[in-house]
Amino acid sequence: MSICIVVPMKSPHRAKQRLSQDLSPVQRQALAIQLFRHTLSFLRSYFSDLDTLVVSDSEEVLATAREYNCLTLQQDGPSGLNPAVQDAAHWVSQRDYNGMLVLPGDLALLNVADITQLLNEASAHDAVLAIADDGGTNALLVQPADSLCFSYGHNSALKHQQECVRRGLSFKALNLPRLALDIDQLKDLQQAEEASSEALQGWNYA
Ligand SMILES: Nc1nc2c(ncn2[C@@H]2O[C@H](COP(=O)(O)OP(=O)(O)OP(=O)(O)O)[C@@H](O)[C@H]2O)c(=O)[nH]1
Ligand SMILES: O=C(O)[C@H](O)COP(=O)(O)O
Repeated sequence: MSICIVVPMKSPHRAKQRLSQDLSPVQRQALAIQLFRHTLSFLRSYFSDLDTLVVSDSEEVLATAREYNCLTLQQDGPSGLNPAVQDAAHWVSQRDYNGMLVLPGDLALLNVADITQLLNEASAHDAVLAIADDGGTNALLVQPADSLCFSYGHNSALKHQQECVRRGLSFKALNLPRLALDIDQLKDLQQAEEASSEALQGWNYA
């Protein structure tokens, strides 16, 4: 019994809409794919003892996931991050896992220490989350996987904590500066570059 890492990833054609003013469609797609590949490479390099499940509506994304020996789940129902994570929660809860750790595919400063801390906190809490700079949820560990109703979107970190309270789940919310940075806007790209993000190595959007 262990934790299954879940990476939701939408079709790259629809990704990074908030960068539409700053990047061309080709650049946005390339950025989304680069961040996604970096995420899988990181997880398979440092956390290969844990299964990683990629959930997506895109066959191209699922094929990429298989290159990294990840498990895959086709998102057949409604599109959106919440339905995708809900599908994954259902899948995980039907198998031999204690719970799941949801990581979006667009974190710029993934690092072993932060993920290890999240996993360690799970021994004392039903849920553990890492708060994003914009109030979102950049990591969410929940045990069992289907014990929360997911509320990704505006201020989701607060909503996920309120949901834990409502359901009587113990939780810990972490402010981890590196995990707080996901790439949504141009300022995030610039901040990631300043921090020498490995995820952006070779990326040139100028
Ligand atoms: N499977 C799946 N993953 C999604 C969906 N929507 C978002 N995600 C993933 O969830 C993570 C955070 O997504 P967002 O920030 O909402 O989307 P984004 O494409 O990164 O950026 P925006 O288009 O600007 O919102 C990324 O890894 C996305 O690929 C969806 O409908 N299905
Ligand atoms: O709730 C969230 O964290 C967001 O909906 C998903 O992450 P984002 O900050 O990349 O949009």
